[in-house]
Amino acid sequence: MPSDDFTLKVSFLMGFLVLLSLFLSRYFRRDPMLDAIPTVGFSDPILSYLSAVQFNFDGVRMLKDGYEKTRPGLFKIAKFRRWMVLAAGSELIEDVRKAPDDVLSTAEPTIEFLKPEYTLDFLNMSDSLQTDIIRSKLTWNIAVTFKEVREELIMAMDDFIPMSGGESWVKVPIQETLERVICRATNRILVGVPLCRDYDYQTLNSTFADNVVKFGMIISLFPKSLKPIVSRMISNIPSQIQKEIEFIRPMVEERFAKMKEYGDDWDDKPNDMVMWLMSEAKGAERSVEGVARRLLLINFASIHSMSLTFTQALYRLLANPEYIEPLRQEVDAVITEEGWTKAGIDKMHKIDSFIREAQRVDNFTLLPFNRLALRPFTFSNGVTVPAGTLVSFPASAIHTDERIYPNADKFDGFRFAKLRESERDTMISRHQAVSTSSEHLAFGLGRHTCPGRFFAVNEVKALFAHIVATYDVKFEEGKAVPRPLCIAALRLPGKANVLFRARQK
Ligand code: HEM
Repeated sequence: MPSDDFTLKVSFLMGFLVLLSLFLSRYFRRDPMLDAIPTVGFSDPILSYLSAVQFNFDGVRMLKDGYEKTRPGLFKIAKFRRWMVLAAGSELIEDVRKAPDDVLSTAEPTIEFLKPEYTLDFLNMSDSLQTDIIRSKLTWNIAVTFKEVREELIMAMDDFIPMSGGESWVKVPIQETLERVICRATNRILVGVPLCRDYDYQTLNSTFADNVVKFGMIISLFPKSLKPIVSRMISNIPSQIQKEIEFIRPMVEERFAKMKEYGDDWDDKPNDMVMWLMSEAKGAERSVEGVARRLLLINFASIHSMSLTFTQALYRLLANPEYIEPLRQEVDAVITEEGWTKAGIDKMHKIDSFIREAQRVDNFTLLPFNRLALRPFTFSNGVTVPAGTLVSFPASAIHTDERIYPNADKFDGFRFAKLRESERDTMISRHQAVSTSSEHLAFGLGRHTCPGRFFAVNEVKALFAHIVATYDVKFEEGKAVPRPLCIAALRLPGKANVLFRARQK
């Protein structure tokens, strides 16, 4: 057993090495091209670390400050390892949107942040199989699979929030509960019944993302030579992957056997993500292990993003209960006409607007778009940023720009529905929740815009409509929207209990 004294010394030494490597990497990477771009915080290589620290708790203000002072130009903010340059005008955003992946890489910032080579060592980041399937099969099948998603949403709500009947209220820790409900309904289309209902399977898939982020962040603090050792010491990702493999093995092996016997089609062939992955994967990826890993990644991308988005929208509803009645009227009218179908959900313009507005003001990340310059990149205003620079957009500041959104600080749940109506832009609209533009960036922008957004918006709207139509909801007596937890670019909704009871007619 090492003594406490020895452990302390090693910790200090490691901390010192981390700081030294951070400092040296910034010092030697100084670049006159970057010096010409205005800075929020300190520009000096040493003092800029203070600004990097400040960004961790003051990001909203720093982004707003830079945006207001430099729009429609560029500004920069120090991060620990490198500079982040932010494009604050639509023309510069357009330059970034059009840049090819080998100049501004979308994978590299994720690699740098999550260190997947130490946590997800199986992952070939340039292989986009799951993204292609999300964009194609998952999206094309939204209408066909709607009945199953809705059935699972209702069953999950009934299981996790059992009503005691009459006028009594049930107290629900809302974030954890919504995460379960969304994990279960989403996995109905990923792995089907019964696995989506397995409590341990849900736990595995919703904690996987937390662990990858947590371990990735810790590992990224250490010098390269120490990363593999630290990863082996702390990460439980390999055992989580192994559990996922065990969960899906019987199902996948049975399906492989059927494929061998019947070819591409057979009676009752499942129409879900596991089947699509099994059909499309090639070589070693066409295996239980390959499918399991892809499933974890899809859960990683979807469960938290949907449940955070949903929680924020629900908090806005509880804080503004005057919206409940008009939303109910919309849901009741649409359901009478269309029934609970994807076509019906598409017609719920007020719910759509409400979710989009909640994303505008509360989005769970201030920076939904991140790229790393692999080569020098020149904007149309002639400014060049060197390789190694992070490039992003100050989305939270753009989303609260008075010139784009009048009364930008006010939550206006029907803002986008009114715009849609006034522009007679009713069915497929640039104001609908799935639309992205340089003015609404919750799903990113360009060729890597979230491919799961059609699926996500459909499910989030279906759950929102179900809650509005089925329950009365409110905060506990004397409680209001909890303060969000802001760390660096994350703005996570705070925890709260929400009271539910059956809707009183
Ligand atoms: C409300 C829920 C969601 C939000 C707010 C969201 C947001 C985002 C954002 C901001 C990006 C980065 C886009 C960019 O860099 O330009 C992204 C990428 C991605 N999202 Fe989503 N997402 C959501 C739901 C989902 C779901 C349900 C899935 C899967 C079924 C999914 C799969 C992905 C994938 C695979 C990428 C990477 C795309 C690529 O690199 O080409 N997302 N998402």
